[in-house]
Amino acid sequence: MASDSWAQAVDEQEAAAESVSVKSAKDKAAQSLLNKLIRSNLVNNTNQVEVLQKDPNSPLYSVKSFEELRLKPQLLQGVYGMGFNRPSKIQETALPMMLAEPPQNLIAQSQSGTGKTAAFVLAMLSHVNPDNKYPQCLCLSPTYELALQTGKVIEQMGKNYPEVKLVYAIRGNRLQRGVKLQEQIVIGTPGTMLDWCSKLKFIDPEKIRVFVLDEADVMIATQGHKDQSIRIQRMLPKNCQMLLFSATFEETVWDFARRIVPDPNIIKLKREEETLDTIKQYYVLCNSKEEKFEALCNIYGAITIAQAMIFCHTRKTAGWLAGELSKENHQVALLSGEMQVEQRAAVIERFRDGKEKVLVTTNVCARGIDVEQVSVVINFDLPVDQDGNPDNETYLHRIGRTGRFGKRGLAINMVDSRMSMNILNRIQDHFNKKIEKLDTHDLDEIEKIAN
Ligand SMILES: Nc1ncnc2c1ncn2[C@@H]1O[C@H](COP(=O)(O)OP(=O)(O)OP(=O)(O)O)[C@@H](O)[C@H]1O
Repeated sequence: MASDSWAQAVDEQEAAAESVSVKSAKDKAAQSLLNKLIRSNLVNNTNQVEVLQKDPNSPLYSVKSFEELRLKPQLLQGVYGMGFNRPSKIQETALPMMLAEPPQNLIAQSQSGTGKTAAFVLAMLSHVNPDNKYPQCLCLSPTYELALQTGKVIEQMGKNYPEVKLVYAIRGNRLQRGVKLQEQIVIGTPGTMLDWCSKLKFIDPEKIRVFVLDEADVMIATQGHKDQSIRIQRMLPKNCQMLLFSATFEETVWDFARRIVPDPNIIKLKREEETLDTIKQYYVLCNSKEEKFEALCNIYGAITIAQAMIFCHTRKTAGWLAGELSKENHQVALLSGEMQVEQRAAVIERFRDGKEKVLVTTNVCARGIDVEQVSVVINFDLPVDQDGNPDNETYLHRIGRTGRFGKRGLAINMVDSRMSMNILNRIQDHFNKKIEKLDTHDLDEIEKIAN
């Protein structure tokens, strides 16, 4: 690369016209941040953890309590202080591996919210020696905001361990030339981290004992990040522990993971399948968006809906519908594409807390967001892909429920043309589940669906 600063080069790249891939990388990073901002609980998962050990002869060791890990008392206090009573599914196997002596390398994949961040933060805090006043752990995140978010977890978990210090290698954090960092943990984005390790020499990479690469799937979607991460990894000593985490594991992520983590142990936790088994599905025939709105009002008039999510195809429809519902005195929240990630998180959080009863959104905005307590989902527009074909995956994600104890739910689809009837039929065929017709002029009939 011609530029002498990677961080600057990445900034310039990002500032350049947004290509499709830059946009998709940003979407991924935003979605990941949104999930972190609004999540207050662990995502439950009853699937088995799949483990592939570097040395298949060594006994597989898993823990059911944090005590078994023989953590420093300050850290155990930190863990309990965060309200964690016992290790999550992935933590049960990942933590003993990460804390083993000699250190073991690990590649771990599980869906967002299953406890990966907490796991590697605990590993970093356990491995540093606070008496040594130099960086010993490096942690790479795909974006500035995600780095800050992970930093917060380090600060929280290390609250009772103030001798361990943390510094952020992110754009805007400019240090004087010639400075040698005293903090034991450095968290940042690849461009700045690479500058700090090589050109600016704030960090001596030879002394690093733990290297964490978080959100590998988001990382490789951002141009430049992959090469920068590999260059950093190459500067580290052979005996440095390498840890890599990812929510998904497609071939490209896997190729990258193997370049970053030699001789890895591998842990995978399958995502809990979503099913339509406990969902009652209906469709309503209409001729226009006004009629769809009228049908919606009829439904609201007939049954008590604690909280509902309504999906529209475009921002414009979503805005219009939210306005109409407000006029009818509904407490409506609108999630819209032009909102900043933090604003979106605030809207979802309010809705989750029950401050609003209806959330109107476009699919792009709500992708990957789980609001567990919603029992009624309304597809004001059916989900279609770019070519106008039914988007079955999105349909399932909008209305599906995970886990064996999934609560019963209700899904109502608005159909307003021959085309959308065709889409509905194809969705029905795909899942092999009947979607019943509902006459919204018949109050008795609507009342029945609530039972
Ligand atoms: N053992 C535990 N017990 C209870 N809560 C936990 C435990 N571990 C983590 N959590 C909480 O669960 C939520 C998700 O954890 P965490 O952020 O570590 O997951 P993650 O897999 O890293 O997700 P993401 O990829 O979105 O960052 C957080 O609110 C965290 O505080």
